[in-house]
Amino acid sequence: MTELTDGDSIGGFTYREIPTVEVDAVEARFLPLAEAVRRLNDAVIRSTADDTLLTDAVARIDELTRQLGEGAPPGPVGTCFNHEGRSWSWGNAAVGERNAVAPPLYLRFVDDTHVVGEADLGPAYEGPPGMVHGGVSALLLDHLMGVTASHRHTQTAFTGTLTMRYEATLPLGKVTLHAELVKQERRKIDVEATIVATDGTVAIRAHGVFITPRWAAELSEDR
Ligand SMILES: CC(C)(COP(=O)(O)OP(=O)(O)OC[C@H]1O[C@@H](n2cnc3c(N)ncnc32)[C@H](O)[C@@H]1OP(=O)(O)O)[C@@H](O)C(=O)NCCC(=O)NCCSC(=O)Cc1ccccc1
Repeated sequence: MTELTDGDSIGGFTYREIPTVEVDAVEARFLPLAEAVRRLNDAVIRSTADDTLLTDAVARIDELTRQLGEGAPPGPVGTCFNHEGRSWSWGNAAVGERNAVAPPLYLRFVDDTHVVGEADLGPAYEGPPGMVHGGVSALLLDHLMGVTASHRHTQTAFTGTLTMRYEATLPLGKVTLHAELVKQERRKIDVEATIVATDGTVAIRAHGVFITPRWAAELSEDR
């Protein structure tokens, strides 16, 4: 395998010579800010503030945004990984630790083929009144299933085909997701998943075919 140096890219994933302990420390510094922005978003949706407060809020938030953005490089932050196998994608739409728009989804590996997800979905994820937006459910499932297909991040797998069956509306609030890798044939990985409401109702069943791209398979053969 070719020796990697800081900044090298493999299929768009960037190798960084940063020890895990430092990555964890940076992440921990920004987590409270992302959580504060989530709370802010929730308040913006529900607020009954008057015009004076709204004008003041816009000015103060714009000023903070200017300060936080000072010196920040433009564009997406991508996915990075280090020599210890730690990877991080802080802007990821489904689980980016610094992305307040991402639903608060927490994943747990039950074993090599089974992953469970938990999320508490508030007003920012609403579709039909009081219910989770179908696209948000698809986002959560796609991510959980992708992680499941990736075998604890040991193989690269991209969504090829995703099929959703919405069997019941899903109330906002706590939801649980289950995903299981059910079949693997060469570069094709089949994953099945569900989203379950707090009362135990299975609201959505999904089937996904995840593919290890040719370039990624060729890279692992080289190792
Ligand atoms: C990678 C691939 C899907 C396939 O390319 P190649 O390597 O050139 O594949 P090749 O043509 O050599 O076929 C090999 C085998 O596969 C089969 N097959 C092929 N295509 C499909 C299909 N669509 N659906 C079903 N099957 C398909 C094909 O028939 C053949 O089967 P065979 O061996 O004859 O039985 C490529 O089209 C692509 O990059 N698409 C965009 C993917 C993308 O952006 N996804 C969203 C981002 S990921 C994300 O967000 C989630 C996530 C979160 C966390 C963690 C992980 C994931």
